[in-house]
Amino acid sequence: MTEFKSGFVALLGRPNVGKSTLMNRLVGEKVAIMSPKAQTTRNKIQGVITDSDAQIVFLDTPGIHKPKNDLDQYMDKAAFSSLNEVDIAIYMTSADDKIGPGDRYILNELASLKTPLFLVINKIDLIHPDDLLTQILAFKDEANFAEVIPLSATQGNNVEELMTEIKSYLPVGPKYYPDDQLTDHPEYFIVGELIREKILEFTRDEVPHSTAVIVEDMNTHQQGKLVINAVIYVDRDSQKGIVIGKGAAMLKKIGIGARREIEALLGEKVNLKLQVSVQRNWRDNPLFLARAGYNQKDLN
Ligand SMILES: Nc1nc2c(ncn2[C@@H]2O[C@H](COP(=O)(O)OP(=O)(O)OP(=O)(O)O)[C@@H](O)[C@H]2O)c(=O)[nH]1
Repeated sequence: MTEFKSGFVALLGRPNVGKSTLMNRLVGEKVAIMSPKAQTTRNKIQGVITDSDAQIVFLDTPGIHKPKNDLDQYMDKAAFSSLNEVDIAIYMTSADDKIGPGDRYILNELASLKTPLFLVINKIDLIHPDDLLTQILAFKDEANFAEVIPLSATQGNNVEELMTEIKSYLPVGPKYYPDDQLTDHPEYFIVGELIREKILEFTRDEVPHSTAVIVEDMNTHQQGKLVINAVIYVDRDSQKGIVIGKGAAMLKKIGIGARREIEALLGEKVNLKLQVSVQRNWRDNPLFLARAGYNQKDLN
C-alpha cells in the first residue's frame, strides 16, 4: 500500500490570475465554507483537498506583493519567510499577461527559498498554443522552477496534472484535517485554525506546524458572551513554555489576537479560554486522535 501523503501548499500570484477559480475547481464547495469567513487572517487556508492517498492544504499568502512603503516591506518579509514552512510554493500567472516588474520582484525574492517552486500558467484557453512556449521562456529564467504547468482553471485542462505533480512532491504525513470536520463543524474548525494561526504568527519558527488546537465547546453564553474553551496541544515542554510565555504574556497575546478575529467571524462577543497541554507524539496516540476527531486508519 502506498503511504498517505500530506502537506501545505502556498498559492501566490498577482490579483486576477485565477487563484480563486483554481481553488474552486479543486476543492469545490468547501472553499465556499472556508474563504469568506477566514478572510481576515493573514495566511488563510484557501482550501483542503482530501482524497484516498493525500491531503493538500492550500494557503493564501496575501502579504506578497511589490512593496510601496516600509510597512509593506515588513509584511513582505514575514510573508516570504512563511514560505519556508510550506512544502510547495506555486506561483501563478495568466497566459494572456506579459511578465512584468511585479512578477520579477516576487520571483527574485523567491529565489532564496528552499521550498520547491512551481510555475502555473493559467488561462491557456485564451492564447494560441504556439504562444505558450514564449510565455514559458519569459518566466523560465526568472526563477528555478521545479515544475512548469500550463492549465485552464475555468476549462479544467491539465488541472489533474497539477494535482499529480503536487502529490509527487508531498512528504508522507498524516491527515491533518478530517474531512467531516470541514463540512459538519466548519465553525469549530475555523475557530481552531484562527487560534493556531495566531500561535504560528506570534511564535514564528519556534513552534512547528504540528501544533493541534481542539475547540472543546462553544455552546454556552455567560454575561452576553459566547464562551469558547480550546486546548492548544504541543508535543514538548519547551514548546509549552514558548506558547505560554513569561508571566503568560504570550498566551494572552495569542488569546486577544484570536478572540478579535473570532468575534469578527461569528459577529458576537466572545470569552475565549485557552489551555496549553503537552501531548507527546500526539499523532501516534490513538486516544488523542479519537478525541481530536481523527481516525487512526486515516493516518496509515
Ligand atoms: N478564460 C479564463 N478565465 C479565467 C481562468 N481562470 C480564471 N479566469 C477568470 O479570471 C478572473 C479572475 O479570477 P479569480 O479566480 O478571481 O482571480 P484571483 O487570482 O483569485 O484574483 P484575486 O482574488 O484578486 O487575487 C475571473 O473573471 C475568472 O473567471 C481561465 O482558466 N480561463
